[in-house]
Amino acid sequence: MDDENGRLFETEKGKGRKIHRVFATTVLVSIIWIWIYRATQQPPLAAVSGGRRWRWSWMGMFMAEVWFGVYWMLTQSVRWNPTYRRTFKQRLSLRYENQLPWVDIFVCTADPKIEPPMMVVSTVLSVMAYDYPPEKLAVYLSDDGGSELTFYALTQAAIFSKQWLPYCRNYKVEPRSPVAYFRSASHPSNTKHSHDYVIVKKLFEEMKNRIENVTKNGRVPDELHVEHEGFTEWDSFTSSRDHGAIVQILLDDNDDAEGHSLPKLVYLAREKRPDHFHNLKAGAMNALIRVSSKISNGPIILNVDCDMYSNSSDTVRDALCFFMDEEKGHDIAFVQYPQCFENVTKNEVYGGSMRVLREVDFHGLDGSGGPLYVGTGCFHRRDILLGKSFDNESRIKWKMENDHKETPKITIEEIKNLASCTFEIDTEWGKEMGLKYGCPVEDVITGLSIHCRGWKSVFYNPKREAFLGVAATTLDQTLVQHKRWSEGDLLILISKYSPAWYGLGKVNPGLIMGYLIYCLWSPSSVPTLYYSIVPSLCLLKGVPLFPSVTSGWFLPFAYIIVSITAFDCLEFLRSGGTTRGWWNDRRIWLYKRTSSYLFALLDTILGSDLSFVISSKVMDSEVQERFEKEMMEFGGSSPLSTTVATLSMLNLVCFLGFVMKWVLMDTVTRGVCYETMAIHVVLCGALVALNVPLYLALFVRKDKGKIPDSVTVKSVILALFISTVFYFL
Ligand SMILES: O=c1ccn([C@@H]2O[C@H](COP(=O)(O)OP(=O)(O)O[C@H]3O[C@H](CO)[C@@H](O)[C@H](O)[C@H]3O)[C@@H](O)[C@H]2O)c(=O)[nH]1
Ligand SMILES: [Mn+2]
Repeated sequence: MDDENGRLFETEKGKGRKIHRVFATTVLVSIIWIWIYRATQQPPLAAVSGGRRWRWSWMGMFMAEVWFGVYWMLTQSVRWNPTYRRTFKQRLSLRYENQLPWVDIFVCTADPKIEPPMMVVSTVLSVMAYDYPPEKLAVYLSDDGGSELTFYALTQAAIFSKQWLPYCRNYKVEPRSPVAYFRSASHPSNTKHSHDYVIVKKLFEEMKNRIENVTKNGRVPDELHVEHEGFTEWDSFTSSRDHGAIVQILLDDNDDAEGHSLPKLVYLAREKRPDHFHNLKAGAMNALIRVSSKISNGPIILNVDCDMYSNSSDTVRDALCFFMDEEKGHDIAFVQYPQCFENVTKNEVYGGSMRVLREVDFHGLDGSGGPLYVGTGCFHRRDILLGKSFDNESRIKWKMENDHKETPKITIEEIKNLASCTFEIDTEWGKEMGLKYGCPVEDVITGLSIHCRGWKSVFYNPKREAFLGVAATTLDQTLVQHKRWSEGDLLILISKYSPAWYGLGKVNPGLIMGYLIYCLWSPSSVPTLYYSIVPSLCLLKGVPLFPSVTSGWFLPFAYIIVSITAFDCLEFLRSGGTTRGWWNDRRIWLYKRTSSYLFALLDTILGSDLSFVISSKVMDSEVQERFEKEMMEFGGSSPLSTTVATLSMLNLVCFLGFVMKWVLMDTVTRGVCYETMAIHVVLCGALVALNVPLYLALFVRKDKGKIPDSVTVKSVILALFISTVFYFL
């Protein structure tokens, strides 16, 4: 099978595409049928008292359904042509083992409190230990926190790597993040291995204790400063927002305990000054690109978030199979791996695994030009990240011998200048060069601009997860993260790089539709809110907005409700989830749409400042316990969770109000009510059922993760107020 001359990677089309297309056509017919219903069957003004208001509600439903219909069509773009990739590392090795390119790896961290230094350096160690010639690897840690705690941890990791890398190499251990490895590894049975295991484990524990002690105390004691000259950099340090650039090369031409080379290891804290905006992670990445160009200048760059440790030592070689394929590699700008998380529980209360995105959307995007760049687990070609455009005449020929341009040695002071606040003034950095500024999803907008310059990207989703990170562990964190993402994606839509116009003619229409799915997340909050409020209120009032069960118009509604629900559930199960997980995912879907996306929309309209709330990667033990029990964590009160609570209360009030009325009805009225209000009952009933855990958190739970009483009071009063006003209006 493995013939030596074969391709370095293979591409396969997904199965079942035809069946899906037939199904999609039936849904499309139903959507149009519903639109016709809304357009032609408007209630006559005189039908009920307040007919005019009814008209308005009706028009609102129509607009919402047009939105949902169009949005659904966009989501078909990522289901039309799913694509799967396979690599042949053996062939890569046979053909290019001696010409493998240099690879620079960037790890970004920003805050030692919510991104513990021990976690950060474990990620660093995991990427240092790739199965790849170490003399061709260089690992850079960018510390936007400018923290000596993180620096201390890195000095310790540099020492430990001398034992850790040979251990990984000799016993082919996985994963190569020592924290993850020692958490799950069982004691080896082989005597030699067992002996080494004990030694390395002891060294690891000692390092961990040292780092965690220092972290706990919040400072590096003076007597430890003598251990590394780099600590003097902190002598002139004022605060994490006000300090000069710090560059420390911790490992350069060093050997490990067995005399093999070690990767280069560099600590970078770019200069920060209060009167210069630092452009968040994009700014950090651009500083990394420049600094690394003077130290190792690898033509391939991998970047990971500090929590995303490498879970598979093959990853670099897999990625190179795409770049180095002789026939199809020349137009691939980046290879994106999926974001996977090690801390999602079985039924993922916060929808944290985003499995449908990973198993469906991204394979679909790959079929129409390539996945989005999502900021972590992504291999880039340096030249392209810098702004190079694709044209057929200047096809990049990957002659590896010439690729690594040794840069003349320059001094550390000169390198620091590259990481200064002022370096980028009057340059194209952040605009046409490097990662783009001005957007909280610097990754997506940068990837889009690369696609617009004519390049393709590849999504590679191997069986063994390549990277594992930390997913949000409270509802608020989830909602805040999605607010940042949806706001960023909306900003892209209205930016110069909008896929809607800038992308037209430059990228595949399917890919434009794909980008639009995410760019329209935030505006989709409005129709979703409408649909989850107005029909419920009308149920309470007894005003039908849907066709009655006996009418032919009922059919498309029934078909869509049943088939889309079933399809959605099936897709989730096929992506490896559980039914319970799907149900939870639907809840989070609702919460995101009605809070995060709404607030993102409002922020965009009101033009709020660019912000990046860094996700916490630590939790206290009580929160951890509830997380493992899959209990939703509310804790604090925020506008986001108050909105969610109010909406859930509103639906409960409407539903209970309807049930009370129903109980008091005579049989004839009940019959009519059943015919005309059936869809309302299903919709409102489903919303109430979805919200059960929230009601428990409002009224029943006693633990600290419950919804605070202040939020309960607020949401109940608001819900009663809204429904009463509507009822008597
Ligand atoms: O000013 C900053 C802010 C963040 N970061 C780093 O950026 C990474 C991502 O931040 P995190 O808080 O974990 O955000 P997530 O929402 O999990 O990140 C996703 O979304 C971001 C865009 O919103 C991308 O940048 C990330 O790569 C992607 O994983 C972390 O390593 C941070 O240390 C910086 O280096 N500097
Ligand atoms: Mn993260």
